[in-house]
Amino acid sequence: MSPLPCAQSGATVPNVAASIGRITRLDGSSGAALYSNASARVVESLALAASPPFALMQRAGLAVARLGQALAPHGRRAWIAVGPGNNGGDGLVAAAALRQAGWHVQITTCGAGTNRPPDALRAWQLWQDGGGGATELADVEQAELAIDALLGLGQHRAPEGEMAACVARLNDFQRAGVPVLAVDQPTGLLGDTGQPLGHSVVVATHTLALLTARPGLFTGDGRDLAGHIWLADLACDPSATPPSATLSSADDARRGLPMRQHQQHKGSFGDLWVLGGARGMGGAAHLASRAALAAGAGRVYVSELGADGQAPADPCWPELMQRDAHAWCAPGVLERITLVCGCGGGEAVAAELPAAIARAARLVLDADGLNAVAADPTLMRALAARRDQALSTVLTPHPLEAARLLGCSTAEVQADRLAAAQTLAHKTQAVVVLKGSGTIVASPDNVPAINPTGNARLATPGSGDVLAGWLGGLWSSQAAPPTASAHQTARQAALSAVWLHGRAAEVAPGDPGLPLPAHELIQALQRASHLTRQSAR
Ligand SMILES: NC(=O)C1=CN([C@@H]2O[C@H](COP(=O)(O)OP(=O)(O)OC[C@H]3O[C@@H](n4cnc5c(N)ncnc54)[C@H](OP(=O)(O)O)[C@@H]3O)[C@@H](O)[C@H]2O)[C@@H](O)CC1
Ligand SMILES: Nc1ncnc2c1ncn2[C@@H]1O[C@H](COP(=O)(O)OP(=O)(O)O)[C@@H](O)[C@H]1O
Ligand SMILES: [K+]
Repeated sequence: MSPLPCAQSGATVPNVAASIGRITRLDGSSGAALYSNASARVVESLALAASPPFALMQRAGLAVARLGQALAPHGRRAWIAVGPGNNGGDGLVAAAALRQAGWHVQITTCGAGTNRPPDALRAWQLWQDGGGGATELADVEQAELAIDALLGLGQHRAPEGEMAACVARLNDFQRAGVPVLAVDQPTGLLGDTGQPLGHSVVVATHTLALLTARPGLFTGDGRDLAGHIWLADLACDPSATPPSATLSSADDARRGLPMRQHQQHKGSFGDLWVLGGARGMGGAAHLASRAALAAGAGRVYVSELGADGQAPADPCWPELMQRDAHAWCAPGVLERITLVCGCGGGEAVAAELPAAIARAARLVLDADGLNAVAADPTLMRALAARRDQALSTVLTPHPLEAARLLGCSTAEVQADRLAAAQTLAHKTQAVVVLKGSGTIVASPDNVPAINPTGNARLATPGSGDVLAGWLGGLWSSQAAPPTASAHQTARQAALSAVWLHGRAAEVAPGDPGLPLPAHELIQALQRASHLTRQSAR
């Protein structure tokens, strides 16, 4: 592509960008490599060294302008908040390009003084050379597009003073329904963790990540603050630098969905046992076992800890088989089944855990099962030892359960979800599914994955039980792999289950503003699974 003229006078950005590269929406289907601030800096320095001077900033600014125009196709007025560093430089190049495209562009600068870095200074000079000036915040007019080019990779303290005032103005635009496009990342959001730096943080409707995307856009508060996330690769390939995390994809979901061959029978898909359902919490075991059957487990048995003797049959799901509370640990059973343990297990589950942990070939440990392990160092040691005995484990904690297992507070887990999940995976030698917005799937041998699907319709009782059961069902129906890859099969089932669980909430009928009742989630999971298989064709 030829370089765009950068201002009304006709001054042009030097001819350094043969192409601005690709802009893609990271919408949950495609997956992506994610880079922490530190590794993004490595990518940036390699890209800078391989590019002509100013080329990257030119591409970045043009990409911002291009996406901005697409977001406000009938717009003619833009306001850009420009910070002191290279993020501001990107905003200045975008400002120039929009002006050239016929837009009325106002910019407000803050924090610059005379110390702009060289590329940003060059962008500022080009903007000025084209007749551009700066507008005081009080004089900012209505606009159809607002751009946050205040801070990007270089932010390490919360915005204050005039910067905070610009953040507040951007958020006024957002509340008024104007698209707010954050350059690289929303100002005030920590890219590594998805946590706000302080009280002043941009709520963007769209974020255009540049060169690489940060994990914090997808987990914690990231999804609420970053809006729809796009990536401009600036015609660079970051793959020489190892990513810090990956974004899981529809392909990950499909890999965990086995095909059914004509000659297979129910015995081909493994037996699965759900152990949970203490008195008053039988529903959790029912939801998990229904989900396991729906996901494809061959035969599903349920032992309810709260049932005196044998649990009553599930009238809506007569396919499920009830067994008394100890049948699951009969000799030879645990060694071949997938055990989903803990859903509504209450305190009673603790007594069952030594056998479950010592012998279950495939163990999904959820809810009260996790709490019991957290309370007993002996169980914790036994859990961590499973891997050396070729027994595979998936843990599915929500943040409070993870905090108990790590011996810290929920706030500490949420402050760095990626780190918490990885620490727990190493401590337990298990695949860890740290639930919540941007669920993390961590394991000792792999770069952690962040799940991009799902929404707050899942914030309702029982949706975690459905996830545990569905995960177990997928895992059960996978053929037993050679020992060396057993752990990877567990991870694959976890990635797939988590992705589909989120997608189910997106495709389920009903009011998106209302919770999705957990029993309806099972049907939505089947639909999500079907759509995901179909989308590969
Ligand atoms: N180089 C290139 O060609 C390319 C660069 N790219 C772009 O560069 C961005 C990274 O640029 P950057 O390193 O300059 O960091 P950035 O976030 O703009 O600002 C740092 C400045 O802000 C200041 N500051 C920090 N916090 C503050 C606060 N709360 N309130 C006030 N000031 C605060 C801080 O000052 P300090 O605290 O250090 O004194 C420093 O002066 C990246 O995100 C991407 O957009 C890409 O397009 C690729 C091409
Ligand atoms: N706001 C949200 N966005 C995305 N997923 C969510 C959200 N809230 C909850 N979830 C998902 O819903 C499930 C809730 O699990 P959990 O807290 O264990 O519930 P329960 O124990 O009631 O079944 C998890 O998979 C979690 O990731
Ligand atoms: K920004």
